[in-house]
Amino acid sequence: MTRITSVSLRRVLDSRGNPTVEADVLTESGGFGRGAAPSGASTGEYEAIELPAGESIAKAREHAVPRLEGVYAGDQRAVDNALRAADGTDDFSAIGANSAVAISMAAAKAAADVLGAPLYQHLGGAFRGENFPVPLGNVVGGGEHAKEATHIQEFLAAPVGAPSVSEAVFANAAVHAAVADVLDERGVPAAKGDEGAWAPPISDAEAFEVVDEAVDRVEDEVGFEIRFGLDMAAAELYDGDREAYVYGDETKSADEQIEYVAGLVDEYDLAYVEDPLDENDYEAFAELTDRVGDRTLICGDDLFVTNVERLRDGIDAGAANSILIKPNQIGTLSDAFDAVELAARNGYETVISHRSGETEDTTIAHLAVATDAGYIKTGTVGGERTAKLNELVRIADDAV
Ligand SMILES: C=C(OP(=O)(O)O)C(=O)O
Ligand SMILES: [Mg+2]
Repeated sequence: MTRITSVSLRRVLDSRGNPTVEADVLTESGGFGRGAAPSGASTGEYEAIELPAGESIAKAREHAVPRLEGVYAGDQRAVDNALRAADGTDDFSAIGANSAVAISMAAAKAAADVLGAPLYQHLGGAFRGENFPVPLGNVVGGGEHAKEATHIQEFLAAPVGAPSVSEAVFANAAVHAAVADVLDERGVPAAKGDEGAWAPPISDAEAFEVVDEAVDRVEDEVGFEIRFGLDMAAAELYDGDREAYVYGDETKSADEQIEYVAGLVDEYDLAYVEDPLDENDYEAFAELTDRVGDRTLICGDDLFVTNVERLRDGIDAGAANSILIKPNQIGTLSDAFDAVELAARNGYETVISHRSGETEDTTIAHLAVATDAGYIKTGTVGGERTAKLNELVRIADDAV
């Protein structure tokens, strides 16, 4: 029933206005699934390769589509193995990870459609129990996502005490609004960055004050614990020639960076710190994890790129205690699941994540619920972000 009869590919817009790949998968019994690839701006050195959308589509039509016809969409590994075989490289550089991930997600949705089940259930969520991921909401940002704003890429609200996913989602939106109030009181104008976070022209030190104040105000209002966290995207700050992290006119050595981040964790009781160090420095990650990993999550994004081999190296080194999962970093849902399972078996927390360039696709909300992830990072406001947040609310309400 889930045998694939057709795969069609097209170029659609992403949230930055760039072309991205959308895939439609049809099965012989009329099942239909649609998936669209997101796209990063602060991409990791070891990510699977995204090709220009038109080129990726042409290559996938030639090499992947003929192999997929006749494969069972309900057998996700068969679909993803066919994609890998069609590509023939480790990093999807032949057909592009953008076409691969769009097809992989569309096939999963087509299979769920045949079964008449919500996607999260088809992906394994029937056993999820009452757990829902905590949404990490980007409220202030800079780095590669907004020029002339903070050096640190993302300041993320973390409503860890929220009694429900819906209250957590609304708390993050309230923190986003409170940040606007605090900035306004300080006379700071702010545009928004690629993910809808405020991108004020202030120092990182002032951004900590602003976010801390906004979180306190909303915490008082809602009556449950809200903390905050960071994505430092430190590979973007690191200058290999100078062997230093560059913050405008200031630089920090790896030891100073570890000291700086450990100090921030304690001063602001940070719940979460993503990519605090360069993507090639497992040793420094291990040292920081050793120092503060008992009281915060140290998460590897560019460090692990959703890749089981890199995660295995990190586990061996004691680097980080959580992993960011971005399906397009690795190219298929099967590969993303393998990374989640390896992480879970080794006590690493999982955080399912959007990209800075996004579409209305809601797959990551289902993936987060299906895999019982502790967290989902998918912005706070803006249609391509609220698409995922509202889907989470619907899943919790059994309304998908
Ligand atoms: C979402 C992120 O940004 P991008 O998609 O630009 O890599 C990130 O770095 O976690
Ligand atoms: Mg990141």
